[in-house]
Amino acid sequence: MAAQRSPQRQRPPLPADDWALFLDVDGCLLDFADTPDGVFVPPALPVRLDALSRRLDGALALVSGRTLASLDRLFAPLQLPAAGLHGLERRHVESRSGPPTAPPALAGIADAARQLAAKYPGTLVEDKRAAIALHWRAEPLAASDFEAFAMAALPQLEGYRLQHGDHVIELRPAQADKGDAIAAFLEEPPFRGRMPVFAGDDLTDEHGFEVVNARGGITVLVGAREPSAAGYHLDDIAAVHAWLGVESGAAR
Ligand SMILES: O=P(O)(O)OC[C@H]1O[C@H](O[C@H]2O[C@H](CO)[C@@H](O)[C@H](O)[C@H]2O)[C@H](O)[C@@H](O)[C@@H]1O
Repeated sequence: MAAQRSPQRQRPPLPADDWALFLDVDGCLLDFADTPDGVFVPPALPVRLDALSRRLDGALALVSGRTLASLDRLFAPLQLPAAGLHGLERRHVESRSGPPTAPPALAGIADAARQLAAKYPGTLVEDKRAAIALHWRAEPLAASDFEAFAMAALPQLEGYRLQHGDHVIELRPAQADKGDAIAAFLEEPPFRGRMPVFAGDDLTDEHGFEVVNARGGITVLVGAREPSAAGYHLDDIAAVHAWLGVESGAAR
């Protein structure tokens, strides 16, 4: 069933040449699947992102909770500027930063999480090196146990925080978020001086919305999650693709 559109938010304007465009991935560009590797990338999507990036003189970046390596596998051979791990690692046009090293305690916590996940067929622990994500999309009954596990583990990981998401809870370093990554991109060419625009669906995207709103940019909530700081709204991923012109795959 299509998500309800908020009466307060309009559809965003169509992409313009002076935009610095930041796009979330899961739940925004890609439909959810039961596992992180199970997602389908429509062939027209990377083609269109590449064309849009050229139109924006390279000012298009993916901003995701996934690792950069995971993004590169999904969108190969396209490699856009990108922020991974909710802003902890970043690849700019010419340079790369992060991610932080995992603390020794994380390996044992990941093992214990996998043992817990084994009790719930279909669930899994995603190892993102500096972060782990406990996924329960295929078995929602695991949610409370996974959340309790993550909360109990958190004090063992200095400088870490919980990241709640869509059928997932993550243990990740607290030192950066998507807003920090977008702010850093906006300090550098080709993003600097352009109108910032960010589209995303999940709680982690709210950090990006705040930074873009503070700079007078355009923020787009995908789906029906509330509350949100986003100023515009698109119902679902199909609407995102139509907004970006993915359907035809043609460059404008
Ligand atoms: O910031 P995003 O690009 O939206 O990444 C957020 C998380 O996305 C992935 O998990 C989500 O998508 C999976 C595949 O559809 C789905 O199985 C899971 O339930 C979702 O939470 C990714 O696996 C995480 O590492 C990202 O943090």
